[in-house]
Amino acid sequence: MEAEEARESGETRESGETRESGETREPGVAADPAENPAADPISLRGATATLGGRPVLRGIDLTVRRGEVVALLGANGSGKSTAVRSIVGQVPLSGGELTLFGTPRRRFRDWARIGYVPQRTTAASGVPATVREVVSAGRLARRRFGPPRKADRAAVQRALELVGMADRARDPVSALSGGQHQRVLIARALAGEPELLIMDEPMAGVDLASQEILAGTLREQVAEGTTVLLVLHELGPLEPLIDRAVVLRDGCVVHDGPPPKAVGQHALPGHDHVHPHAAPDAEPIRTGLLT
Ligand SMILES: Nc1ncnc2c1ncn2[C@@H]1O[C@H](COP(=O)(O)OP(=O)(O)OP(=O)(O)O)[C@@H](O)[C@H]1O
Repeated sequence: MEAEEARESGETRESGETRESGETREPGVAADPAENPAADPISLRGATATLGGRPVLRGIDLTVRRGEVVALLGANGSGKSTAVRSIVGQVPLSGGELTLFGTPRRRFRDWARIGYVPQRTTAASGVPATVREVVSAGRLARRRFGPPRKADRAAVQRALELVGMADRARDPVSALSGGQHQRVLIARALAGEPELLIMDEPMAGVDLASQEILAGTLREQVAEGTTVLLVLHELGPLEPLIDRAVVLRDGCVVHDGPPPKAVGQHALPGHDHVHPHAAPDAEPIRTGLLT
């Protein structure tokens, strides 16, 4: 079904970095001239999806506005990855509506505007590649056919510097630690200068030093106006950047509002924590983030 969806939309996926064949477009030029410049980068309404015969998304509403940093939280298996994979076209929706920058998903072709860092992937596919080569791949959607231009090289260099990997540019990716690897994958997404950055558990398996670097990288991107949707298990060092949190449970949204402060501070696996922002007279929202 995924392959069918992929063929239909004419794109390839891994990092949201390719698009309809033969199409070239200068960075920053919108695909749809009728597009409303104020349109939300992501608008998901009543989204449903089924995997392996089981409903995994059960009517999700998720809006990410321009310049916002939204964390998608929830326990294992609550549907976070499926939600973002449906947004980037890897999982077909069985119902509901999705618009990207105001364009219905099926008509959306401007994938260069979106940078996607999937969960737990590896850049080392068995083909020997250097750090710079992997990061340069993130530029493909922005490039005209032919050798990289000055702007392409500059964007790759900037992305390498942002994640603190410029001094490793010539190294094979196979020689990197897990955290460095993740930084390279994020640099690959950043090299495309996306307006919307979607990252699925960017801190998973990343050492503390790399986490701090990634938080700094993200801070700079956000300061430049990039819109960000992050799937997270805990807010951790990214907490100060998060504008809003959407919490999923069993494929449904159970909270959409201020980030739950306790997550990443005292929530432990198995702890069904009570949301601290609930109104005094309201029923406490049990996010159960980690259960
Ligand atoms: N390809 C698939 N086929 C069948 N079931 C799937 C598939 N992918 C995911 N699922 C199931 O869908 C549910 C939601 O999975 P998903 O990966 O979206 O959850 P998640 O919230 O991202 O969890 P995690 O934090 O563990 O990554 C889980 O029960 C999972 O087992």
